[in-house]
Amino acid sequence: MRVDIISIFPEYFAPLDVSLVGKARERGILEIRLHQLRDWTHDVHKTVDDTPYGGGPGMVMKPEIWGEAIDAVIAQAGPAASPRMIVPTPSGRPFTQETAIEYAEEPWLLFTPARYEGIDSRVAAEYGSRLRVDEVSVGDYVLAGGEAAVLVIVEAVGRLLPGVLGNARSVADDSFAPGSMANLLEGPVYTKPPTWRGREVPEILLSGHHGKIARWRRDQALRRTLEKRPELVARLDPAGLDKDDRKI
Ligand SMILES: Nc1cc(-c2ccc3ccn(Cc4ccc(CN5CCCC5)cc4)c3c2)n[nH]1
Repeated sequence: MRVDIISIFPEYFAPLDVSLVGKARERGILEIRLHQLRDWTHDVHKTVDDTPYGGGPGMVMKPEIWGEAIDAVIAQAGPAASPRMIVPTPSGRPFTQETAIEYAEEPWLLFTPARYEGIDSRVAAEYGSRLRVDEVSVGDYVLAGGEAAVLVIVEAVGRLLPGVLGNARSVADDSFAPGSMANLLEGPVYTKPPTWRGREVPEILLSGHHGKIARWRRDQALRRTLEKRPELVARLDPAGLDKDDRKI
């Protein structure tokens, strides 16, 4: 997978050299190219923003600069003819595990994280006629810019790419993964020592009885989901809950 990121803060993406995503890049599973948006400005001050038409607080990012930057990146087309363009914004479609799974199938993603109050809306319109353009939100809160959202999306997508997670870890067991764990939060996890500060590990987990352990984990996940995200329980498929446990 090829990922291009255009930003006025390319240094924001140093964390993508680390850990999981960093290793995937070293192994050629993921190729990330960073671009400094100001490289496409033409004035001495490298201006990328201007006052909003119609008034209002803050500044808006100019369409011309973004247009030249995006055109330049798209022109570097490799095996994939054109990228899927992802625009982080508070007013976007919610980014979920389902979105991450969808993006993990794409050969080429182009991220356009903005700053200020966002990008002139004509940019998404201009490219929406040529590319798949997704405006996505990573949560119902307002960040100062799109860079942190891109870090979140690249990590959520990168870990799904074949070969990135060790075989020991299946993404099928993730919270929100399709199938019987869909819409369930993770249950509690434990490791050695068996007693820590007088606290024991639940006996069932030491029993070696895999059927009972799976049932216990499902019950714990249900309990936690009811407690923390009751609205998700409404979406559960009761049949799915028994899929890998025997019938009740
Ligand atoms: N999930 C999520 C994503 C973001 C996000 C993503 C990109 C940018 C670029 C700039 N900002 C700051 C920012 C501040 C205020 C407004 C709201 N204004 C009201 C009137 C015009 C706009 C919008 C945007 C971002 C925020 N935040 N949260």
